[in-house]
Amino acid sequence: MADRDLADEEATLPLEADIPSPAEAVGDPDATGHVVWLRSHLRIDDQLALTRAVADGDVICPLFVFDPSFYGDRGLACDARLRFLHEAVASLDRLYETLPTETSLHRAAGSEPPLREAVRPESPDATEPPTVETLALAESPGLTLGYGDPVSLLSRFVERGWAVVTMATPTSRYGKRRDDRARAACGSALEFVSGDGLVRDRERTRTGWADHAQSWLEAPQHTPAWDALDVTRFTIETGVTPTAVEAAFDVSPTKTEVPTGTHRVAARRLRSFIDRIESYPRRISSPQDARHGTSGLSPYLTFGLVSVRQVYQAVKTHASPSRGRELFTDRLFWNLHYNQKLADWPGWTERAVNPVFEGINEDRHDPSLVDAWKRGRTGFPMVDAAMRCLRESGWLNFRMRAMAASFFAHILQQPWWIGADWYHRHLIDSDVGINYTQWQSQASLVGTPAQRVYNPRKQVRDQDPDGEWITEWVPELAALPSQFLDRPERTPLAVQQECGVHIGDSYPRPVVDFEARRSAFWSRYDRRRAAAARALARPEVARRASFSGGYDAAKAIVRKYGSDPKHASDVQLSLSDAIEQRGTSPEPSGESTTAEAQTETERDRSEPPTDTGQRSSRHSDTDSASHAAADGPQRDEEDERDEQTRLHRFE
Ligand SMILES: Cc1cc2nc3c(=O)[nH]c(=O)nc-3n(C[C@H](O)[C@H](O)[C@H](O)COP(=O)(O)OP(=O)(O)OC[C@H]3O[C@@H](n4cnc5c(N)ncnc54)[C@H](O)[C@@H]3O)c2cc1C
Repeated sequence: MADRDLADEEATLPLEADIPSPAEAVGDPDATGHVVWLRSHLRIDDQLALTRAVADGDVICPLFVFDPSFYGDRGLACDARLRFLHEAVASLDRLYETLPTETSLHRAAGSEPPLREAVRPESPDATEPPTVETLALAESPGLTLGYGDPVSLLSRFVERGWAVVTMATPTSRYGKRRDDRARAACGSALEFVSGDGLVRDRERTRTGWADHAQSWLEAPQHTPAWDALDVTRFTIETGVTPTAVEAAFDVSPTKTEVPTGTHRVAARRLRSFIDRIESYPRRISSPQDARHGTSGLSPYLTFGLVSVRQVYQAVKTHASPSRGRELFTDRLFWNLHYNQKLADWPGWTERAVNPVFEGINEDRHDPSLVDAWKRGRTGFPMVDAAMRCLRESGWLNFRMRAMAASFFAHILQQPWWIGADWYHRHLIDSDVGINYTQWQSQASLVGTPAQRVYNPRKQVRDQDPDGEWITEWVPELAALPSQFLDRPERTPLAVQQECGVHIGDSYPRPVVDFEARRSAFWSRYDRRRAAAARALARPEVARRASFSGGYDAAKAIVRKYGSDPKHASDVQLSLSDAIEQRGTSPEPSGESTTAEAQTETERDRSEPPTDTGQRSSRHSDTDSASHAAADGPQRDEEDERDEQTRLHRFE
């Protein structure tokens, strides 16, 4: 059937008339059938909903519904992410074709009883790079592709006698409302199964959580028993295709360097990363190195072309023990940890997790600052490169994501959710469970003892001293001698004249005074810190925060920081900040004077002065909280000198 023109299509497809009962589908009056409703987890192996459907029914119908709510002005995804999703759906459809079942059925919408067709044998090149156009569907379709309101469509299937099974995903906003509506509409015919390693079946999800996550990562994968069970796959050919959807919504990606959303590319990336995993710790921090130094698996994990567990087990099986392997598998663990937070509290996308910080910066909202940040025109080259890289390529390494988020919340002092939504729109890998929880954490909205304010000038010197990455994304600075890239506004006029880069003209001056803003942030934060710690004593707030150490971790913060503002304020300050803000040398007491903090401060002091002669400002350039508290989770977790490889229980 040709692509369906969806431009003016109000209807939800397939129509009720196109949906046979399971009995009709296979010509067996006793047949039971399951629709496998696919949202993320777009794979065949280690997919519990599919495994369950194969085990329980005589006939299964894997279904993906293109939901108009995610498109056009209503949607929150850039076209490149939509394209990635469409490629993934088409890839899954082709993958179904390779399954070793004896028969599958498909029928065109409106046609009479289903056609029985032989399924092709498993394709020998199933793991090779795609040679076909990535949105092309298999000749013998595997998925039923619907369009419209998924709840209406599922109800139609239920009315025709189908059960529906789907993998639970941590959701919020529209996704949560959709799932709630689906529950109400389908009742007991709809089952959400939890096959993603998260805990959902008890009140205190974090009790014994780390052990649970570890066991899940190491447990056998869910494998559909195609061979053992006599199950038939059924497909309705609706004429809905990714190409038709793209045409209807004018999906036309402009981003560059975006990975292709196919299972074969995911497998290739995983294999190639395993081969170079030993170099991973050295290649995480610099944005230039990270582009090819980290795994690049995040979009595949987000859409579930591969499961966290599949990646974990592949790495454990095929990579020799090394620090790289350890750091990497810890990050897979973090994926689960942050997603658990969203599963525990769907409000992460909309409200500050700690009520003490609710509404923070709303009164400071300045659209011109937001716009400068989004467009990469803040006058801070590392921030500008990050923001342009995000918009133009849809990916940033952890450090740049954290730095640009910190800059937005702490230095520009703009409402955090505007920045988080911007990331969500532009990241190809945007995972609601990670993005919004990380944003709140980076924006200091949780109330944990240690916080970090990144210094984008220091990041230039540490991560891109030659300006290779900055000038790739901010080409108007290419002619500027690299020693001025941390503070272009201090480039002597004669140098500007000579190199033809005119600060304030071809590149903006800083839109804010960094030091003044940072001090103002810490003062305000200090005033709220104890109250924020005390708020964590409230069970509902502790539950929302969802620390890996559970309620005990929240109580420990309250005990330590809830009643002594002076002590608390010491915690977030580095030595250099203390010197700068209080004009006095701090007493060597408490967490702020750990050996780590001293080492860092000395390291900073020993840096050579720049040609601009701004030696004194170096002292205040230390990333203030990177070494804040020995127990703080927000130490520089991406830094290779940091030995912390496990989640801290306060995180
Ligand atoms: C403000 C902010 C927003 C973020 N938003 C997202 C997001 O929407 N989606 C996303 O996948 N990651 C997000 N991250 C985490 C991290 O930056 C990315 O996972 C990583 O850069 C993806 O590249 P990779 O797959 O090559 O990473 P690798 O270093 O190869 O890591 C492998 C996988 O581990 C997980 N992981 C790595 N770091 C983290 C982390 N700090 N927290 C949780 N999981 C982690 C991811 O699933 C990642 O794909 C965010 C970080 C910050 C600071």
